[in-house]
Amino acid sequence: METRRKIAIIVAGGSGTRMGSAIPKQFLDLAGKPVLWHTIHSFVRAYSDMEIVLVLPEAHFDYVTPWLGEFNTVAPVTLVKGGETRFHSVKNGLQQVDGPAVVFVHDGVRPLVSTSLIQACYETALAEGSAIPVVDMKDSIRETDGRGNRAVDREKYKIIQTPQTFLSEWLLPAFALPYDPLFTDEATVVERQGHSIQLVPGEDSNIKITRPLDLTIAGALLKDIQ
Ligand SMILES: Nc1ccn([C@@H]2O[C@H](COP(=O)(O)OP(=O)(O)OP(=O)(O)O)[C@@H](O)[C@H]2O)c(=O)n1
Ligand SMILES: C[C@](O)(CO)[C@H](O)COP(=O)(O)O
Repeated sequence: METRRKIAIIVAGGSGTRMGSAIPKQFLDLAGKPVLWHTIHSFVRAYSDMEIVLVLPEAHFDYVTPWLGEFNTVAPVTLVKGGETRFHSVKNGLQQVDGPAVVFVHDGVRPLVSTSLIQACYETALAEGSAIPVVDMKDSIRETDGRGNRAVDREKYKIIQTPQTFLSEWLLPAFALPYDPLFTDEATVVERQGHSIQLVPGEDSNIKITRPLDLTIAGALLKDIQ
């Protein structure tokens, strides 16, 4: 069976405006460690040959110095500075990717991703070119515009998660496309390049810490998992 280099680009270059905390949310405490520590740990434990590219705001490189060394002993970690948007941060991270690899792009603020989901994404991307985790919608949804709103069939929609995982020969050329504000995730960029997107079952616990309540929920979920 074919195996490939595994490179996780963990994007943590944002400022966390919706969280409203004094420091960006990726550095906040979650069960005694920074949120970002948990995220990196999830990838390092999934495969012994994982390589990490960590994208951070340049002004916050010092925030990881006290603890990043512990990962360097088990996986090579390369620090890269973030960009203006998530798209630009991923693009900066991709400069570290050369040669054939399976590349995971993961939000630094999704610390609860499981080993089994990372491995399922790797296997599917290796076979199909891409793997995007999704979960079902639990609430009813409505489409709105300037004129009003209308019910839509939620069975037609999925909630998109990370790690968004690709063969490097799909992902690298796609990120040469000019930036479009619709590029809120990597699947959108790769699809624009003409590739098909393979969905895999995600996890309800793989939450993105966006607002203060999410940090409380992540703390409770972490206790449950451990
Ligand atoms: N220029 C950016 C913007 C976002 N991200 C990262 O992309 C992930 C998902 O983005 P989001 O939750 O929106 O984080 P922020 O941009 O920090 O939050 P906000 O939109 O509330 O400011 C986060 O890990 C964030 O650090 C990034 O690497 N570079
Ligand atoms: C990539 C993502 O997490 C998939 O749900 C999401 O699109 C990130 O959006 P954000 O506005 O940058 O948090």
